[in-house]
Amino acid sequence: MSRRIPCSLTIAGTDPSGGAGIQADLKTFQELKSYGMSVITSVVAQNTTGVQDIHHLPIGMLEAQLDSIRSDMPVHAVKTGMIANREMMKRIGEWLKDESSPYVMDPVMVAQSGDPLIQPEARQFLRENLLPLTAIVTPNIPEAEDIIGEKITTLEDMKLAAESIVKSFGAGAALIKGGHMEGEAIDYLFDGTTMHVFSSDRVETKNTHGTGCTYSAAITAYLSQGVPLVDAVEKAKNYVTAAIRHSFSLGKGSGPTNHWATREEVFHYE
Ligand SMILES: Nc1ncnc2c1ncn2[C@@H]1O[C@H](COP(=O)(O)OP(=O)(O)O)[C@@H](O)[C@H]1O
Ligand SMILES: Cc1ncc(COP(=O)(O)OP(=O)(O)O)c(N)n1
Repeated sequence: MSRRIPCSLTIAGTDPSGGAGIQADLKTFQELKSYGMSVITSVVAQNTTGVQDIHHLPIGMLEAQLDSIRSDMPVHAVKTGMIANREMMKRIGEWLKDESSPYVMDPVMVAQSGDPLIQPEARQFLRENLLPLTAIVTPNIPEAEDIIGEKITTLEDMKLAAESIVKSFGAGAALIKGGHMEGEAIDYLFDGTTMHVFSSDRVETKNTHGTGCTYSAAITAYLSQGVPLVDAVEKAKNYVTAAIRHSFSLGKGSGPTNHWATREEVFHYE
């Protein structure tokens, strides 16, 4: 009996060093057996040490890529990462309104190095126009603080933020990631009715470049296969935790996650 080929689309910026952005998303889709497709918003010259330069693609080129997908390819789940400005957000929002597959938003704002990846004035547009289209949004602590306009310092604050992003900002579900807290790596998911918690031991490593991209891409891949949302997050948490535990010491800065880590034969390198 033939099965549907699960297809995932990422709309995001690039990382030539392969740790974050489109490259991390496609590696995750491939590893989790979802057919990967990509629409590029910005070409980012970056590596494990930070961002060196950014070139935003012209709006016409963004639209052409979106049309290329819509006119020809099936999409069973879609994620967005870096969307640098309001104009791009507007076009992507219009495209998403006609999309029936679940939408996963990683509300990327700054790289781990501290380099900004979206224009400050675009943040409000993202909150007001894209958040209500999501099946799930996956902010880290600074991103969640930016969305709700309040500081998050405790686990209780994380839960309140998750609820607020769903109830007051209209997201389908909100996953607040605890990578920027101390102690266990605890994430809270509010799905509109129930608060779920996902936790793992904290891995002592500086090699966490691209963890947020990897996590949201894994959720997207599982959703493309029809896995229910809460199960998709649980499986994605296991994937990103293994990818951090076996992350690569590559480059001079924060090395990338390891997408082979959940294979039965785990790859260990110096
Ligand atoms: N050192 C770590 N050990 C284990 N899990 C981590 C570590 N750092 C981050 N995580 C987990 O990785 C995922 C990404 O979280 P986070 O780092 O907060 O996002 P982002 O990369 O967007 O800043 C979350 O599940 C978080 O709990
Ligand atoms: C093009 C691009 N998109 C997103 C990010 C941020 O990725 P993230 O997974 O949050 O990882 P860190 O940058 O925090 O390590 C990026 N750097 N580039």
